[in-house]
Amino acid sequence: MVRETIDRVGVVGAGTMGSGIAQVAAAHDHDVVMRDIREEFVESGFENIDDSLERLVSNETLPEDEAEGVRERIEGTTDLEDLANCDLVVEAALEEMDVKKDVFADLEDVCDDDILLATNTSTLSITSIASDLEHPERVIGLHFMNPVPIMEGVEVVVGEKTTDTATDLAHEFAEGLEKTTWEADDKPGFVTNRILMPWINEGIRAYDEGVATKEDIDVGMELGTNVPMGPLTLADHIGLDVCLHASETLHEELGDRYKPAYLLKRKVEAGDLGKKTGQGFYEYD
Ligand SMILES: NC(=O)c1ccc[n+]([C@@H]2O[C@H](COP(=O)([O-])OP(=O)(O)OC[C@H]3O[C@@H](n4cnc5c(N)ncnc54)[C@H](O)[C@@H]3O)[C@@H](O)[C@H]2O)c1
Repeated sequence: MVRETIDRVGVVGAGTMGSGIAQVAAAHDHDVVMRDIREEFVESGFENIDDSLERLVSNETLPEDEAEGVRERIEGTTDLEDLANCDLVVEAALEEMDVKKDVFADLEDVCDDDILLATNTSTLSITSIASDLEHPERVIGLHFMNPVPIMEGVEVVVGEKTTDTATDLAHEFAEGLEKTTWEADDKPGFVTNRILMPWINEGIRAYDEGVATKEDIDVGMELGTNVPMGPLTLADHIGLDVCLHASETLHEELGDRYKPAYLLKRKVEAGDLGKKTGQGFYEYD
């Protein structure tokens, strides 16, 4: 059985995704505990939240007093024990199996046995993450999209041992955050990254092989298939290192049709990681 009333939400990791999840949960009246391993990472999570709230206030999406309320509902910590009285915890730490396994082992130690434990993993197996736990039946994937406050979708990923009650609760929680959910089995890349990563890699290969200029590849896909961004622009937004890491995981699990594009590897080796470094396939200010 999983506890159905979710008031207090724990978030593990105060990075891009963790801070976004904390913000959205607090914006929907949850008390939130956001935990990272070092104080400066917690601070940087709060900076992300402040920037995002400021943008929402300045474009009149959110009244100022509500933004203050959101901020007040989020408590930052480096202390694992502070997650003890949460009714649900979402893990958004690094995309490394060992890190996630350690985090879930810690959560099993400090949290109550009947709360839902979710991971925001992009590509790793929910079943593997939960495999050493006493209660793998309450572990689920809640795959939020970046940026969390803006993107409407959440992918619910069901592990081998995840119960129907846990799955229903995960949908209900995400829908309570005004997100729209869909469900995927615990197969590599789930729905989104399984389809997105080969699309991005093919865009990069098409550019590398001289099919068209990068601008024409992007505009061709935007206007030709009605997507908001072409593959090269989207890869720059996601981060080329993140795309490479996801592609490598899928390649390992699913074989050669997921082989990362040569130019993607070269760009990452050169440190051109996309928007976040100012240089990817395009240049950014
Ligand atoms: N960035 C994206 O576009 C995106 C989209 C969907 C899902 N994801 C997934 O979300 C997760 C987080 O990604 P991110 O982009 O926010 O990463 P990030 O690097 O921005 O943040 C990760 C944070 O986790 C912290 N951390 C590491 N170990 C920890 C531990 N044991 N306890 C608490 N905190 C710990 C790090 O200090 C860091 O602040 C990953 O699994 C990633 O695959 C990312």
